[in-house]
Amino acid sequence: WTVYSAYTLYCNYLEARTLGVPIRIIPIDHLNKLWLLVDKQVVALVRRLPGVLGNNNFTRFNYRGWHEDDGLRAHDEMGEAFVLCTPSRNWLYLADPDALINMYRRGKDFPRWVEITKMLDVFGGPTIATASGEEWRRIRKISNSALNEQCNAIVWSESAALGEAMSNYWASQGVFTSVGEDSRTVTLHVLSKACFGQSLPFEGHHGRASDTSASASFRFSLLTIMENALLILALTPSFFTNRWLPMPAAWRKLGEACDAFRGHMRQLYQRELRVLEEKKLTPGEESLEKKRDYTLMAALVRASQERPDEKDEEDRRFANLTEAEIYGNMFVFAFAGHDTTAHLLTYAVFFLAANPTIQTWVADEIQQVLGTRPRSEWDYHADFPRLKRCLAILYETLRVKTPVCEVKWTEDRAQQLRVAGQMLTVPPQTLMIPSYLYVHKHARYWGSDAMEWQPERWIATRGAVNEAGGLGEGGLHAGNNGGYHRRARPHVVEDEKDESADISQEGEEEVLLPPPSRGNYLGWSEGARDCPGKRFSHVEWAAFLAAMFRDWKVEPQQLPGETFAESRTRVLDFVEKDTDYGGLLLQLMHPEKVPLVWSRR
Ligand code: HEM
Repeated sequence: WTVYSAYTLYCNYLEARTLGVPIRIIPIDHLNKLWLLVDKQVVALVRRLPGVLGNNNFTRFNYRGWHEDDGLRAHDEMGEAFVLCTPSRNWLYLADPDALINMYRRGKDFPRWVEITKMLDVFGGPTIATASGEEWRRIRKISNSALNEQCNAIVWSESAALGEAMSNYWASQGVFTSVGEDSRTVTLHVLSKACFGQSLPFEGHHGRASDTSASASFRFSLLTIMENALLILALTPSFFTNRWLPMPAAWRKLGEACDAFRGHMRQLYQRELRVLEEKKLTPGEESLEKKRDYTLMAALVRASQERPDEKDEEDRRFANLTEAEIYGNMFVFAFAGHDTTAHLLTYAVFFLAANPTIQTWVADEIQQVLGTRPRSEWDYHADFPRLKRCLAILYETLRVKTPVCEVKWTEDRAQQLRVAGQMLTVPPQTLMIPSYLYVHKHARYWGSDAMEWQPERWIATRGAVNEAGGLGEGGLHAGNNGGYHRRARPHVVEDEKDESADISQEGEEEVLLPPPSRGNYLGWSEGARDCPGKRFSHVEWAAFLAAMFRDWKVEPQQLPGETFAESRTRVLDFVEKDTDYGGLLLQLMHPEKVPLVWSRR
């Protein structure tokens, strides 16, 4: 194995040299399955060795998430492109926003490396996340039409209800430590409603123990599967449902959950078929279809029943999804939309706890838009578009803590790509890695406060935008050192807890600014294969924040003798130190370690 690895490493090195960019050699591929289990522990041990033995390319680059620790250093040292050469493949890291956007737009030349997402097909496939070429275009078209405004309206009301329930729960606790877990619960429940039409009541951390008896319930199966998604992806559901294999009780339960989840999907599928059948038999009548909520499942089943003869030539290619594809895609939607939003929400709660002035700033907007109206009177179409500061918080959190890392590649053909003025010929089979941290956080693009969490940078008044010559690269954008800079930026001073945000331009319409360039903001990806759930996540987020921060506020629980400024620094330090890749996404690993206080505003 060692000789073979040395040989392939040498071959990859020769190929990497043809690129003409700096190369760093590492002995083990980042995605080597065995290495994934022990990489950080081994690297931490080797780092203890003296001198160059403990400080070299291996200890710097050879573990997952190295770039979070390295920050801007690698590209500052090596320029906008460099290669990590491994025995398996060459990884080309790119930090030139123009090259990146060019790469995203040339989806055929630089497709997604689906080898890494293939494991998502555990409940059937191919799925939107794993298919390529014509097959992907067919599934994507159907998915895009399913993720429509009807779906978003449901997301809005369900998220608001769950955000309110979560706030009430935290208030009942006073001091709470369950923000990570509760955020995962609410995002999963929103997906449950939007995908399957199942409205699940919020249950906080302490209410969950009693839940386990209902092992066949939908909530149990969905929750168990999502909590153990990585195990399921690695070993597949059939491993856990195999009765002949000896395994721990918890794994057996996982098998039961997989079976129950499949059973629920089958039931829902059959129900949708019956609804469609009934509609055909009694067209025009008040059908079952009208009596129940829109769901993504129903939309996909409907698409699967489209008759090719009812469509024109162009659409015929796109029609129909098989039953297995529907199950697979439903799982992928639930998987892709769950932890992404949940981890960002957890980050945002911590950032807001450390920034009371921003809380007041966003609460002002929510109060202006929603007044004192009860939640039942909130209106998706009228209220959501006005919650721009809420979205600014999402944009900023996603800028500084980008959870999803994408991998594109050149497949079996060499491709030309201009990077920082130099035309590169990228060899076949090269993996292309966008350096999010660099394009999202470099002062060159985002100003001197690029490293700080400052949601106001995304907001400006309409007047300021007009004055600056419009929105975008030539005019005002989120990198102009703070969009809301036309008033004094809220800042925290020693022991200041709740400085009122000065909305001096109250009444003037605010706009959400674009990033400095499209290649400088890749949180939802770009090009044809960007995130189809982007609008879904916007709506969900705005409703959560509206329900959480109109009437409530969050603070760090202060330690004895600690000033507010000290507790703020402690929280922000914790956020940096506790950030890591747990499983596939960047997240706070132990949010329960820092207690927060939830109280009325
Ligand atoms: C703030 C929350 C979210 C973020 C940051 C996010 C980010 C992303 C990113 C970066 C990708 C591209 C991944 C890749 O190329 O490997 C992606 C793809 C995807 N996302 Fe999201 N996402 C979010 C929410 C959602 C939601 C709520 C849903 C579903 C309702 C969703 C469904 C999907 C799907 C199905 C794909 C695969 C698309 C394809 O391959 O054509 N996402 N997302």
